[in-house]
Amino acid sequence: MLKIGFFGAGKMAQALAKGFLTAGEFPGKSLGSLVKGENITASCAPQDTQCVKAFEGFGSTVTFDNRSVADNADVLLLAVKPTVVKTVLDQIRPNFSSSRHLLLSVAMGVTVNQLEKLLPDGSRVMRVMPNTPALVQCGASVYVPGNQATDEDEKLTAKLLSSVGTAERVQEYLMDPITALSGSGPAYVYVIIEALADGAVRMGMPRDMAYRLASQTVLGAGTMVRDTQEHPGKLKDDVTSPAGSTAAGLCALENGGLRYTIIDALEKATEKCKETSKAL
Ligand SMILES: NC(=O)C1=CN([C@@H]2O[C@H](COP(=O)(O)OP(=O)(O)OC[C@H]3O[C@@H](n4cnc5c(N)ncnc54)[C@H](OP(=O)(O)O)[C@@H]3O)[C@@H](O)[C@H]2O)C=CC1
Ligand SMILES: O=C(O)[C@@H]1CCC=N1
Repeated sequence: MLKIGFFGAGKMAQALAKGFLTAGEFPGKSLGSLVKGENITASCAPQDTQCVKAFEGFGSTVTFDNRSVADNADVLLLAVKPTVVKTVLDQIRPNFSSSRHLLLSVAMGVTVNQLEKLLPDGSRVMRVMPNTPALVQCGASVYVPGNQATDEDEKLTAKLLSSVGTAERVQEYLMDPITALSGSGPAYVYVIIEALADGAVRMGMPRDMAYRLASQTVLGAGTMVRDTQEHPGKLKDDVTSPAGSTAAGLCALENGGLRYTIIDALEKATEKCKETSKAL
């Protein structure tokens, strides 16, 4: 049985913890009895009642002391904001054991070298970029093994992340654009879903139907790209009948600069990751 500790009990920590705990309900995702709520310890500020309630709801222990998270767990998930990483690692450094602990950091922009420098020599770390759909086993995660991480560490990381979606090992130079694409991407897609629904409501559709159809359409289109392996342009052409409604809609999207806007969003988000790394 794995003992998992979360430093930070916010949105990403909750998505991963709940995803691990419910993985068994999804075909092919089960971690067996590897992760149980009572074997998770999470830290956050005492006044953060939403985070406390969420982890207590999993049957987990919530503490306001990061050192006790380290003492109670073998796999440590660093899920605080990048600016808080140094504070947390300075606190737990005396309690960190390179033989016992594996640290998985999900912090945006914090590099493997930066993590390793803040921990004792020989520490085993993985830099991970997950996303919040891990909550419903539809996450897209990547990881970069640290210099001391073993094959066993990589297997365990891949197993945990695969239980909540896809997981692939990547080279670290890709981490910033990955953060901009799959880390932040759910937010962009939620805005698109909201806008699709707003448009349909404007045309007279009830709001609940609009969200139902918009979300299923995004899910369907994503599944088509993933499962048919067709070029998205070909799939777009298949929807676009001559002189039809889709062509009229696409013309309005191009006029509004949708492609440029999305490309620019990826550039801005990537730059923010790079700035964050430099500032640490
Ligand atoms: N949200 C997302 O979709 C993704 C986030 N990430 C990464 O995950 C990390 C967390 O982001 P997110 O979950 O969105 O942020 P949240 O603000 O939701 O969570 C941060 C958590 O850290 C806690 N915290 C703050 N200071 C400390 C401390 N000194 N010791 C222990 N816990 C502390 C906060 O508690 P309190 O609120 O009480 O201050 C809060 O529970 C970031 O580094 C981000 O880059 C990565 C991929 C996707
Ligand atoms: O917004 C952020 O900084 C984090 C990283 C990726 C998603 N959320």
